[in-house]
Amino acid sequence: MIFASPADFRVALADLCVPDEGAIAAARARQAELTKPAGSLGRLEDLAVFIAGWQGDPRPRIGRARTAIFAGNHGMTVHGVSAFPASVTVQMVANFEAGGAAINALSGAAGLELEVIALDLDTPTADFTIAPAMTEAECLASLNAGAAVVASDLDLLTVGEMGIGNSTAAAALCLRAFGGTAAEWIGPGTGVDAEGIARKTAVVEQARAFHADGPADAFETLRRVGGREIAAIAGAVLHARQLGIPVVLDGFISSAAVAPLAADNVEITDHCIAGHVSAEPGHVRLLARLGLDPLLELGMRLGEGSGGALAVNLIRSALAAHNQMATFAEAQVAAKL
Ligand SMILES: Cc1cc2ncn([C@H]3O[C@H](COP(=O)(O)O)[C@@H](O)[C@H]3O)c2cc1C
Ligand SMILES: O=C(O)c1cccnc1
Repeated sequence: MIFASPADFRVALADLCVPDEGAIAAARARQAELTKPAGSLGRLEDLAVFIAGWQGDPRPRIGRARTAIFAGNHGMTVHGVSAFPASVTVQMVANFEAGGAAINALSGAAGLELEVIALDLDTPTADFTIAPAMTEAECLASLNAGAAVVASDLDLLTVGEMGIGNSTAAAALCLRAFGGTAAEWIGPGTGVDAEGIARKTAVVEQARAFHADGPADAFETLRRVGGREIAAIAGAVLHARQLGIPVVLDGFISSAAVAPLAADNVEITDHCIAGHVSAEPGHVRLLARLGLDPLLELGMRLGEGSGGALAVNLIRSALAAHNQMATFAEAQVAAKL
C-alpha cells in the first residue's frame, strides 16, 4: 500500500519533488546546438527538455511506457445523467480486454503497454447528491489501486478512465475544487440533449449543496464527489510524481481527477502534460486552471486515455529529434551569423 492513510496522501501531496535542473540546462544547451535555427522545433524542443528534467537525463528516452485505464461505476447515474446505460462500463471493460476499443488501437500505435483496472464494478459509488460517493476506506483503496500501476521503471505514464456518468462527477469535482457555476463545468459527455444537460446541472448543484459544509481538501473532494476510477487516476498521478515519472493526461475527466489536488497544491501538474483538449466544453477552462497547455486539439471527446495515447506519438518524435539530430559542429554546418 503506497498511501497507508488519508494523512499519508495529504503529506505526499504537500511535499512534491522537483525536476532535475542540471538535466534541464543540459538538454536546453543541446537543443541550441542542433542543426536548426534556435527554437524552430517549437514545442517539440520544450517537450524534450521537460522529459529530460523529469527523467534526470539530458538525453531522455521512452522505453517502457504504460497506459493505465481505470473503470468505475457511479451511483448518481440513477438521475439520468448519461446518454448510455451504466451497464456499458463493464461491457467496455470486456471490450478493452478483447482488444476492440479505441484505446487498444491508439495505445498499440503509440507503443504503450495497456493496463485495464476494473474497480469494484459490481458496487457503484453512492449517489453523491445524498451521501459521499465513497467511504474513506473505499477512496483510499482506489487511490492505492492507481498508485499500484506506477511501476518504478516506467519512463512515462498515461492515464485514462471508463465510467458511465463520470463527466457529471468530473464537473462536480471542478466545481468543488475551483468554484464557478455548475453550468460552466457541465457538457454533453457521451451526448445528452438539452434536458440531459439540465439534469446534470441539477445533480451537480445538489451535490455542491449537500457537501458544502464538508472538508474541502483533495482527499475529501475525491471521496465526496469523485469516483473510484477518478481517485485511482489521482493516486497514479501523485505516485508517479513521487517516482519522478512524467504523466500524460487525457481529456476532461482525467484532468478533473487532478483538479482537487491542484486546489491544494498547484505544483501537482508540474510533471503532467495535457495530451489534448477535449471537445467537452469545461476542459478549456479546467486546463487553464491547471496551468496546462494541451498538445493536440482534434475535436475528440472519448476519454479512455485516447487523447493521451495519441500525444505520446508527438513526445516520441520530440525525443527522436532531440537525440538523433546532429549538432552544427558534428555536421559542419555554419552557425548563425
Ligand atoms: C461505448 C462508450 C465507450 C466509451 N469510452 C469512453 N467513454 C466515456 O464516456 C463516459 C462519460 O460520459 P457520460 O458522463 O456521458 O457517461 C466515460 O465512461 C468516458 O470514459 C465511453 C462511453 C461510451 C458510451
Ligand atoms: O474529455 C473527456 O475525458 C470525455 C469527454 C466525453 C466523454 N467522455 C470523456
